[in-house]
Amino acid sequence: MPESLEHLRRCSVAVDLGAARTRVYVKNSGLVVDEPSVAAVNTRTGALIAVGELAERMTGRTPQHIRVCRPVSGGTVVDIDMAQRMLRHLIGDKLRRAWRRKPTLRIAACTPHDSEPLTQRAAVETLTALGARRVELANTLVCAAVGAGLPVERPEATMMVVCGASTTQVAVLSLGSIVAAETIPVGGHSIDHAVAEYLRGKHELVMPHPTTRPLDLILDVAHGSGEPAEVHGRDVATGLARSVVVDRENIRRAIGTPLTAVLDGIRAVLRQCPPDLVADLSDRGIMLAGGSALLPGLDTMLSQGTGMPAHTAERPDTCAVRGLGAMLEGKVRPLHLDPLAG
Ligand SMILES: Nc1ncnc2c1ncn2[C@@H]1O[C@H](COP(=O)(O)OP(=O)(O)OP(=O)(O)O)[C@@H](O)[C@H]1O
Repeated sequence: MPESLEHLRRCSVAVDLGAARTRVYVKNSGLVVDEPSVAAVNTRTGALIAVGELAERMTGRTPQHIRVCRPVSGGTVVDIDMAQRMLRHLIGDKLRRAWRRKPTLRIAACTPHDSEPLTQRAAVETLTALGARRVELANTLVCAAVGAGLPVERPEATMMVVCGASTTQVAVLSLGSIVAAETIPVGGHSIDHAVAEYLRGKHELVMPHPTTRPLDLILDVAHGSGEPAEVHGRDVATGLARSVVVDRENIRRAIGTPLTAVLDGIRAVLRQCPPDLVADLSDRGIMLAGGSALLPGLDTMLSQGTGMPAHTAERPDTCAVRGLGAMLEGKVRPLHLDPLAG
């Protein structure tokens, strides 16, 4: 981090292109875009007809000639052209015109830990289309740790768990760098999928599109609320609308598999860490960020599973882009590790 901070300070825009949401932070202005990474296209004309929230609301409700697509998947831009078009619309004309007047526009982007060179190239290519002369990539885990207010630059261990839509990234950081990290291919989508599979198997009920999943159903599951919950959906056999009453304890069990994978990832990272850092962590615990950290009681479940305290960052969903924004604004002071004289 210390070397790249200088480069980041020259950037004026921070972007987090996620599988679920796209976020744009403008230096000294704050978060200007926080919308779903979704675009709707008319397949007859090729025209883009909606992006963001509106396009997401169209999911599963479109006539045949309209296709709703997600140009980012698993932390990688899979459709560069569509991602560029979506971003241009999400940013809007006013900002784009302002950026065009900047001949040296530099954009910084969050990039998943251990991302492949192809993933990095796709992100750079996408952002170059916005007029960026240079794109700097910053590790999402470091950005999220800064956004969560952790003292990443000190010689003390901090554990960051970023629970996104398609992945969960876990790292132990010290002195501004990652000491050990793992990426687990499990996130909010896997939790949605586990709940949908349970309802289909047990109650023969098909849920509406996962984005309209019954979040209230998952709510309180972790807190052990014994109240059954009513869920509306479509009967698998008849196709008719139907509602069922489900036991929250069973839902908790259904989401157990993805959560166990996250716990295994945390344990694997701890095993790779030197004992002194693990000792720091037993006091300080785990910091959770990412949209899926909003799952009520996730901190309690992870704390019970690891025996360490777990805390959810303030506004965990926007933590990474705000952390990157803070680095752009020079709010993070690097610890200079220059060779000692003599
Ligand atoms: N209140 C909530 N409770 C539970 N889950 C939530 C809540 N709000 C959002 N989520 C989940 O958070 C996920 C999105 O998180 P986030 O915005 O961090 O993803 P992303 O950065 O786009 O994804 P990725 O990091 O995988 O590219 C979605 O799967 C969504 O279902």
